[in-house]
Amino acid sequence: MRYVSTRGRAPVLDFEQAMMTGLARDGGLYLPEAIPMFSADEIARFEGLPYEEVARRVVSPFVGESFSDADLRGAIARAYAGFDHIARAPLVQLAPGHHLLELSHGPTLAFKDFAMQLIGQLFQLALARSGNRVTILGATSGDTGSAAIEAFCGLSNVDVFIMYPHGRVSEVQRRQMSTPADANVHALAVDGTFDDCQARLKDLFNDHDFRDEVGLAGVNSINWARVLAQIVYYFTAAVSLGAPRREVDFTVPTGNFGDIFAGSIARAMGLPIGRLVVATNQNDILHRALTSGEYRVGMVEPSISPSMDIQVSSNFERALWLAYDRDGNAVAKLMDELKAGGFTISQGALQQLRETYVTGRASEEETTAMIATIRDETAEVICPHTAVAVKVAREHLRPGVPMISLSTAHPAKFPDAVEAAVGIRPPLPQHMADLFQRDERITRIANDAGVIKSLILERRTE
Ligand SMILES: Cc1ncc(COP(=O)(O)O)c(C=O)c1O
Ligand SMILES: N[C@@H](CCOP(=O)(O)O)C(=O)O
Repeated sequence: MRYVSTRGRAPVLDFEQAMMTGLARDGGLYLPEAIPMFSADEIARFEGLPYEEVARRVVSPFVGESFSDADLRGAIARAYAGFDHIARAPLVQLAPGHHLLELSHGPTLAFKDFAMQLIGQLFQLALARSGNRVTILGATSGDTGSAAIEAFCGLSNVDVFIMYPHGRVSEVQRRQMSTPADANVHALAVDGTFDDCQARLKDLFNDHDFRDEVGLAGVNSINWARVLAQIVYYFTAAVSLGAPRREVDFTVPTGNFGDIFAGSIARAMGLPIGRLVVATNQNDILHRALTSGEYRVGMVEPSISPSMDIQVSSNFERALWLAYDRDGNAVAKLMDELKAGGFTISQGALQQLRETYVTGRASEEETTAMIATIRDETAEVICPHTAVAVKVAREHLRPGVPMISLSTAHPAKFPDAVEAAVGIRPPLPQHMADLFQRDERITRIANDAGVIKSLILERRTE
């Protein structure tokens, strides 16, 4: 399998190279040159299989020759062994025809663990083969960072630097990043927003001398392997509700567009997904862009679903590449215009995007109200990101077509928002019960690529 950049000017790579490279050298994002397809019979045979086996079947065609089948099986088995639910991604019924896909059974209680645990294993295999060491740089609005630290802490050939927006993640998220004692992990509180953190990350990847000097690697959904691992649960969920014999719809709480983009790839692979609903919080640039055709960046407004407080949605670039018929020059031009504040999506591309995605938004009040409604109706306590999805999903239910809303995090990660809605603070699971007693280690840092670069050079292991 060959991987090409959305901007068309970077080397074509195989899976392992694309995974270890992260951001393409032309500033674009890697995507497979062709999307492998499953027949309806092949998808039907997923029914009843363990999550790990579905993962192997879905991931294998994208991996090609990069890892042997035995290595891939082993990596997948180790990745999901620590999840606290045998189904890994269980479905819970909210109402007739509406289901929650629980993605918070991994070690850091958010959907990021599905991909991060697997790429942690694949990185270790690749680094053991090459003898290289890498410097992982991540940008997080809260969940990617903790998942990355969990997956890579303590490894002798990896240094991990995670940038998060100072004061804009929940206390649980911050403590998950700041309390691991391992010397190879560094939590950096940046004076800025998540968009600033992601922009600095891209600045440093685009500094090729620095990138090569420190062996920079990325674990955000910039990295195709992240998106790939997230495709799997669309298959397991849809099949357990009757696919491929029947269509299913999904609603995905969306910020950086990685998770919903994984859903679009599952559909391109042959999974009969009817609607893919993009659900945004008050930072609704994606909802506005797909409604009006104008992608215009505004101020990030802090919300009670902080992991989705994003205006520059990185993976939208991948969706644009597909919608512009894989025209790297057109995408590069749009990304240049984005630096000046935004761009207009062509009519043809907009039509294509609207054939793939529908959208909706939830205000702060609607999100809080939905946490309370679901508690009243079902006794389930959901996190605010999940509430955004459920609110928007309820506006898109179709008779006879199951709707699956992605439940992307455990409510205990956002106790203030949950308490404001339903008057209880969900307890942390046992393995994190003493999180608030652990010592924190945080470096406050300016929103400045030069300053961040100097810190990495100073702290990384030679
Ligand atoms: C809990 C939670 N829900 C939803 C999202 C949005 O996912 P994506 O950025 O892939 O759109 C995030 C952040 O990625 C998140 O942490
Ligand atoms: N919501 C994310 C933002 C980064 O997204 P990613 O999927 O590109 O890693 C977070 O929690 O950090």
